[in-house]
Parts: sequence; C-alpha cells; structure tokens
Amino acid sequence: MLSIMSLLDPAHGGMPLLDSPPLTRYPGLLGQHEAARALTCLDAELDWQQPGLRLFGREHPIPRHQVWMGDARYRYSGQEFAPVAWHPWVTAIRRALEARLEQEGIRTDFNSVLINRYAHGQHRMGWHSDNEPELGPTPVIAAVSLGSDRPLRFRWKDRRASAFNVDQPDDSLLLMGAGVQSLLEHCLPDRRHRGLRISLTFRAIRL
Ligand SMILES: O=C(O)CCC(=O)C(=O)O
Ligand SMILES: [Fe+2]
Repeated sequence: MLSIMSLLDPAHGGMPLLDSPPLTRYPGLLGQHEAARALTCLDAELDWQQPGLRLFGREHPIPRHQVWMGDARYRYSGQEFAPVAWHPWVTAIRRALEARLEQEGIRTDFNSVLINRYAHGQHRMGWHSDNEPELGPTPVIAAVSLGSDRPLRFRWKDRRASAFNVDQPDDSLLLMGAGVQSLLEHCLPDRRHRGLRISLTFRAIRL
C-alpha cells in the first residue's frame, strides 16, 4: 500500500524543533498520493463523533470531530470513550510511522489513536497536555497530519521561554518525545480560510 521510497529517501530526515524535551517533525510520511487517498478514505469512512464538553456548567459540542481507535478505553475531559476497531488506513499509517521512527532508532508501542477532523479553520483544539495517568509518566505521542496545514502552538508551563508555532504540513509526522507533555502545553488555534485537516495522535495506553 505504501511506497518504500518515501521511507528510504534521505531528504526525508527529521527536523529537530526542540532538543530537550525532544520535538521532531518528519516530512513525507506516506507520499503525496497515498496521503491524499488516506485523507479521502478516513473522511468518508469513519464514524465521526462530536461529543459535548461541560464548560462553566453548560454543555458545548467540541469544535471538531473525533474518533478514538485502538485497543484501550480512554478517559478524556472526564469522559470515558470506548475505542473503535483499527481501520486499515490507520493501521497502514501506524506501520509507516513505526518504520520511520525505527530508522531513527526510536521504538514505539502505540496501541491507541485519537483521530481529529477539522472541517474548516474555525474547528480547533484548546490548550492541553496529553498527560493522562494511563499514558504513564513520560508519554511519547506521534501526531500525523493529513490535509490543510494547521500550526500546533506550544507554550512552556513555567513560561521559561516564549510560546511558538510548529507547522504541520500535509503528510508530516510530529514526534512529541519524553518530557513534552510534562513541560509544555499545546493547542490548535483557529485560522481563517483553511480546508479539511485530519490528525492522528498515536499513544501508548497502559492496558
Ligand atoms: O490536531 C492536532 O494537531 C492536535 C491534536 C492533539 O493535540 C491531540 O489529539 O491531543
Ligand atoms: Fe494533544
């Protein structure tokens, strides 16, 4: 399904954005053609959910769509989600990212993924860190982006330095290594005039 060329091309090496904690972006994960097919298939075939979130006593639908997929139940904003079974495209994306990271000497054991669908620029995600106890003390999270480029914004919890944006082009992988979740928060701000984007944030949940 996936071209081995995109895995072997040295131009596709990782771009370190932070050394400590490690934050690295890898371009060209699937190849342009396969990434476009993955975006179209996932958009059409997943059973997208838009659960409500309680904020100041009122329930609001989250400003995006989502699907939890994988092997483990997951708690998020006080709610428990039962995951759906692996979709073949998501399995293919997981294999591609495992292969890419293994080339860098990084072994991962992702068993769950939160898939986010941003239909337009007003869809977004608020400030958070992915530090739920079931992810263990030093979660490693790999975020794959398909479709419209939306920056992820980071800020230091202790304000030691300024907040910064990380571009997430189509078909890129952003690896948030050990320490990113404990030292920083991230959000996906709204943007004008953006089209469909789907992100897949792979996690290892302790079963
Ligand atoms: O869509 C993104 O780039 C961010 C997603 C995210 O932070 C998450 O799934 O926890
Ligand atoms: Fe996140």
